[in-house]
Amino acid sequence: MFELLLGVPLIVLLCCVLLRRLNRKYFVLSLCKRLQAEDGSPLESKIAVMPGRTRFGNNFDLLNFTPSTVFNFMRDSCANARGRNYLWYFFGSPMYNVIRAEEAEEIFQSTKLLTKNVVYDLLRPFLGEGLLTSTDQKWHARRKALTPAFHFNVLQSFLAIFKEECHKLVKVLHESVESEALVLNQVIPQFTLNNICETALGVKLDDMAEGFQYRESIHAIEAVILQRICNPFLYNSLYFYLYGDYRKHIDSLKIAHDFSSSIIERRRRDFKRKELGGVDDFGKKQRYAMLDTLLAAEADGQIDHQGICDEVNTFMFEGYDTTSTCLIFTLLMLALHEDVQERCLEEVSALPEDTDSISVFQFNELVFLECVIKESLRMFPSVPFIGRQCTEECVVNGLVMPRDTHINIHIYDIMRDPRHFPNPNAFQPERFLPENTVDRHPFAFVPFSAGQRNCIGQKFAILEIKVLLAAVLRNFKILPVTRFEDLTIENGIVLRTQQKVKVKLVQRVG
Ligand code: HEM
Repeated sequence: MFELLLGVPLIVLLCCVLLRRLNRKYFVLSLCKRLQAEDGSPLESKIAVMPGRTRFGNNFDLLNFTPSTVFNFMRDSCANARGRNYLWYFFGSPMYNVIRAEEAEEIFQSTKLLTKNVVYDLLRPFLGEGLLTSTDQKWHARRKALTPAFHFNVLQSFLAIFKEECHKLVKVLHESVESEALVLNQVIPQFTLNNICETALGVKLDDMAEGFQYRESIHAIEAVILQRICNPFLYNSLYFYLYGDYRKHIDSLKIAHDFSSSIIERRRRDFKRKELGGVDDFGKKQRYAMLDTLLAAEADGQIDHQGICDEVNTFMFEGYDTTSTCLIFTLLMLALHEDVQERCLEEVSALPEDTDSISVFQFNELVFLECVIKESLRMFPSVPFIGRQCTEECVVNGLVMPRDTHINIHIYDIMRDPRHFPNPNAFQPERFLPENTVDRHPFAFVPFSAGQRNCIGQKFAILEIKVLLAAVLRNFKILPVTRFEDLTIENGIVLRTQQKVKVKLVQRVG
């Protein structure tokens, strides 16, 4: 009896001591290894370690969130970190959050940190192992094969497509002049989806019976991915199967995948018959599409049918919402800043009258318009954060990161850092005039990411955006309807607003 009375407290004491020791290296209640400073100093002297809401690290901080609360949570974390990068212990892994350009640089430049983190797993059912989600050899080979699809000459051929879609949209906008307000979210996404569909797949979505269903399926896929982003329990496939919109997701994926797969099959038949450059089903001359680069790679044995599907779906996904988000925010900013709008109008008025004759070079020369687009991307980056993962223990920013540590680079916060962009919440396109960028940190402005895994479509996107903005500015004066204070920003797959963005267009005369 005496032994028992003495033994039990001793064992408890021993367990407590062991647990304390273990807890120094491992965050026991969050089931993960801790980060350590490489030089042995306390971690808190290097970065901010965010206390969780419970004793289980930050595991339960993000439960039942909505897209807007996810956005606010990230901004609050950034504010609480007081200008330092910060750490969460989150569902079995440390999650290192970078909000400073200086440390982001090392990650962007690293040739080892190329693997994407857990958030991208949610995209895999849609995108498979496409350029955005793949890693290692597969990514290297695909990136190399696809780079020519974004060559300057190819962009030149896409310009005609952008202009055609632009004419169509401007017609619709003329009809809106009579109305009280134009809802940008109702017209801009259709423009960018049509553009990416024709440039990537070589088909005109508006001419296709399945076009509407495809568009709807893309929206439905996004909605489910968003649902999962907002509840980390739904990252787990079984939990998602049991409690998420699993069935709906599978149905929408099937529609989107069948659509792209059938177009690929059709184009492959033409490709094999060497009929590219001939006429399509509607009797029109076939133009180059990015898909052709993939079919040529298939003929060389570099990629299979599934690989082509994954890449095409990735282009559709990456090239659609990102660009429309940027266009919507830029048009809103132009409406809210009349002086900026007038300066842009002055610049685009110097372009030739005949829109069809404007070249890529001439669009490139719209320097101030580009400053406006950049400033809009700085304040409202379509992709507010990106993720990486350590596939083995590594040292990053002087921190020893255990295997599977997640890294989030918060592009949004980096580009609102007052050290690099004084008065960061003010819309000031002049910041991007060449003379004002000389001393800026090279990684302070990164809306397209940077380093090896930067956006392959950035020139494509800027050209597409410029073509539409120039046409809108030449035809209409844009007046504000939505005030900035009316908007709630959300962290969806891309940055967006909870409310629809409205402007009023007034036809320009002369
Ligand atoms: C304003 C428009 C756009 C923005 C802000 C944007 C931003 C980005 C960012 C931040 C990344 C890095 C993602 C990451 O590391 O997780 C990325 C990657 C990518 N983007 Fe874009 N993007 C835009 C338009 C486009 C367009 C139009 C296309 C295709 C036509 C495209 C295709 C891609 C692809 C394929 C990747 C993956 C590249 C790789 O990992 O090698 N993007 N984009």
